Amino acid sequence: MVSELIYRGHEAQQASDTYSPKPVKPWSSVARPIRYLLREQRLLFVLVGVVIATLFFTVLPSPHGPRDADYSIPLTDSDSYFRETRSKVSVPQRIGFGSANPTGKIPLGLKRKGLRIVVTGGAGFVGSHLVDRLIARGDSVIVVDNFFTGRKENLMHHFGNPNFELIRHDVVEPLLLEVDQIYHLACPASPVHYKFNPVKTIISLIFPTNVVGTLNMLGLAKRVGARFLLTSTSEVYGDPLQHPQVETYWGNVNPIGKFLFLSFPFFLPPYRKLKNWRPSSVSSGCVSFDSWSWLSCP
Ligand SMILES: O=C(O)[C@H]1O[C@H](OP(=O)(O)OP(=O)(O)OC[C@H]2O[C@@H](n3ccc(=O)[nH]c3=O)[C@H](O)[C@@H]2O)[C@H](O)[C@@H](O)[C@@H]1O
Repeated sequence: MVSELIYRGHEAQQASDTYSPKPVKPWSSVARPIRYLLREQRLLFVLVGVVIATLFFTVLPSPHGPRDADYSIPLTDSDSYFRETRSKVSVPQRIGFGSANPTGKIPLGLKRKGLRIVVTGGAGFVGSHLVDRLIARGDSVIVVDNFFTGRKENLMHHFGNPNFELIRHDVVEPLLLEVDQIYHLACPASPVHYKFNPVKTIISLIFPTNVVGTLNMLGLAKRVGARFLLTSTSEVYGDPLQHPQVETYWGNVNPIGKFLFLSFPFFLPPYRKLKNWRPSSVSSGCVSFDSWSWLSCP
């Protein structure tokens, strides 16, 4: 009895050692999910779902609307003062995800992607209000300012905000930053400074900051493919006939007296190259243009 048991045990051992491949079931792994999908019109329901989702995300307008509509953020007291003052800043009309989203439409349910923006002269009067507005819109702002006339107090309420950075830097020196848009406002602008030393002011106004600084910022825009906004001064309107000035106000300018100012841009070699120059928005004495206009120059 014992020997028989031992023998049986050996027999079982031998049987398990022999390799027996599993029987192949052709197409069973593919056919089963397909059968599942076709049963009870499940495929039809999936397709209908895909169509509804596509319509939902493409046809319906975004609740944020086009990016231009972002400027409908409720105005604060300081903003309304900003509006009343002749603003040097014009807002580019087409701000999307660069050229990838020219219509500016954002699918419903998706949060608007914040832009990375440099504001030169952002510690000044106009610049600091612009920074407030951009931060409120959800963008990340880097202020570049040498504090020639600007004040840290204008920006202190943003300190500690992860979307805000402040760099003490003179735009006369080149700077490399990865950004989507550049608002160039850095300029010695105060009449107090003009009167202190008019000759030095005109020289410093035209050459280091306005020429070298602007060229540096244009170079940055070209390098990183950013859009560029160049600001001018409300002085181009001449002595005001009304205050505050509305957008339809055309100014009070003697073109002969302004010859130097108006002809100044044409003395700049890079500007002469801008044959395809297309102002995308001209408002309040400001001109903005797309960096691709610059890039498309021969
Ligand atoms: O023309 C106008 O309508 C406005 O001009 C100026 O406003 P703004 O252009 O903002 O002038 P600042 O407040 O002096 O701002 C210029 C900024 O550029 C900076 N800056 C200046 C020169 C420079 O080389 N680099 C540089 O970063 C200054 O530090 C300052 O923060 C006047 O201050 C406003 O009262 C006036 O309404």
